Amino acid sequence: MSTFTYMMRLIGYRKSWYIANAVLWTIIYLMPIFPGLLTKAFFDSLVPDQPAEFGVGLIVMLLIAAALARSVFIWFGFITDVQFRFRIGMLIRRNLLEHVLKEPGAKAIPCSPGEGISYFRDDVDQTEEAVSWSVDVFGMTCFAAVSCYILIGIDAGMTLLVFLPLVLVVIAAQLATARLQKYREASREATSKVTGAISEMFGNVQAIQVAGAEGRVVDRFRGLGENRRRTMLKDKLMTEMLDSIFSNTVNIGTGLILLLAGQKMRGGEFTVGDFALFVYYLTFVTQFISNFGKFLTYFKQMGVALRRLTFMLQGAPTSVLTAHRALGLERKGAVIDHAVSPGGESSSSVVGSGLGGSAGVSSFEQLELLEATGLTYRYPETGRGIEDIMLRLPRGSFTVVTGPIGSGKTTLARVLLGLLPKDGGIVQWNGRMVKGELGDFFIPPRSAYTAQVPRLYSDSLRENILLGQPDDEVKLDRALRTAVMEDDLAKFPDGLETTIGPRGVKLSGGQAQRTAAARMLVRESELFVFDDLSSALDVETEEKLWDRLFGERGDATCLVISHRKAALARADHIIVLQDGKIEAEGTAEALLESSDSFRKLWHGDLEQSETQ
Ligand SMILES: Nc1ncnc2c1ncn2[C@@H]1O[C@H](COP(=O)(O)OP(=O)(O)OP(=O)(O)O)[C@@H](O)[C@H]1O
Repeated sequence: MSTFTYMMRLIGYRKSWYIANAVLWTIIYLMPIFPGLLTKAFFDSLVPDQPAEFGVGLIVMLLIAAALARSVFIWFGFITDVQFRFRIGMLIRRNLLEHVLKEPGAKAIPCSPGEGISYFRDDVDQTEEAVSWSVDVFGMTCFAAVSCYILIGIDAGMTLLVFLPLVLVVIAAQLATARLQKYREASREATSKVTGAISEMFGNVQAIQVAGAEGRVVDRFRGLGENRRRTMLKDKLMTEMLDSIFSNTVNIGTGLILLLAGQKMRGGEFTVGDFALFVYYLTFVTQFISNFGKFLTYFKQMGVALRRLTFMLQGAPTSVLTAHRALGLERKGAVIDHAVSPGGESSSSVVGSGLGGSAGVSSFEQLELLEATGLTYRYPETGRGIEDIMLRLPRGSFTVVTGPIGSGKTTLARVLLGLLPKDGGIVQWNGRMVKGELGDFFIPPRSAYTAQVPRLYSDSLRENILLGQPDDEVKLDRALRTAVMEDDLAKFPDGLETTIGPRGVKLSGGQAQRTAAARMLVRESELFVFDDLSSALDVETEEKLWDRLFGERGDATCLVISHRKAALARADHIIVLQDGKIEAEGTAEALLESSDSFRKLWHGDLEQSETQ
């Protein structure tokens, strides 16, 4: 999509607001024509021997009325501008967010969260700015046309002589903005590096101290600071220089008019009023030229923003960004678009799943058998992943996926649950293929997942576990007990209401993992997927957790990634992965007989747990 089409599609989203905005701002920009003519009339009336056309009092009153009228129009103009800008900005953010939420969870954005925020904030702002400025450019062009028509009527030669050099000066200055852009980008880049380094330093104080790397870190920071100083200096210098050119252009123009008009005035061909009118319009025309240049810059930046936002779409068509969708700003009767809710319980994903359910999760089918065939995924960056994986999880079974570090265990869980987009393979729920996005299908109450690294929020423990789920004390108590959290809760000052810090830093590794497990268990799903839950638990706590899970939810189907004996010993079926492929599978006894890798994992773990 070209930048122009992008702009037109956004304008088309709220055409009436745009037209209202354009009409108002065109009137606002045209309004100075009138005080200009009044000023001319006033000065012309000062000439002796000539009867005054209007009294001074009347002219002053008309000037005040014109200023007041313009203020009122500007007030309305800002309302239409904000309303329009807000709507197009929100449309892009809404569409982008919807897209991000629909993407497989582990690949939702192709960049770091910090960069993601900058796409949502800065690139959308850039787009808003350019579309909004198109209105100003139109209004200013109208003013320039009308004023030039009037001035040419007074003295065509002088109009040309005064404005042509000005146009050239401003165009030259505008061309220099390309360089300014370069400096601006460099200074932004340098600033974000400094900010990134500060946040890294704060996040890794302990690691830096332990490694005795304070000196090196400070040196690196000093280097980044120095680079920022240099780039900022260039940026500032260039900005100030251009600003001074623009602001002094009016003075240069006035000087030119004085030089040229003096002669003509002596001859009587040019009146004081004409002179006043030239000087009056000069400010606005110069403003128009520099603002036109500004608009061109914004338009270019909008093109860059479009490219960056398209990158966020990860291959989806650009039209996704401008799809005309409701923003739901109405206070009453706002419609909730269920398609937006990616993992919400009211999501209508069954419809798209091909399972034939009519709507809603209430019509979901209890799991009898989950099968995956030929499941394949390769990370584009490393070419590693999983290949041709077969899985069979009957109701109530406990399947453990094990294997050495980097063998593809987490990848397998994520591809199965649709958190990564599979390259190949099919998944069947009760013998029928799951169509559409696996990520839309594998949500509570079908499945729940505890990731290897628990993500906790700066909120109460209760909110961290419920995460939007309706507060049900019985379910919550059961989940907390199954996740073996009773001793921890007794130690927390405010029990479930205890606020846990950003990313759960006030919790120990084991507590954070058990909180994540409670979050999963409170969702009472058919299938539970645990990714290396036991890595931060001691053997006794892990034993308790599995015992309780079996006691509470014997019918639940579990897929557990682990290399710990506590899990392996309970498994009905074990899958051993090696380099992304299934190397062996069976029961623990059978694998102890047949698989070297499994024996190593089993004994390695045994040695570890015996030393604990
Ligand atoms: N985001 C990623 N981008 C590129 N390659 C990745 C990514 N994540 C994992 N890999 C690679 O894919 C392979 C499988 O990784 P995966 O995390 O699934 O292994 P794992 O068996 O779960 O390891 P661990 O036991 O350490 O959790 C590894 O070789 C890893 O380097």
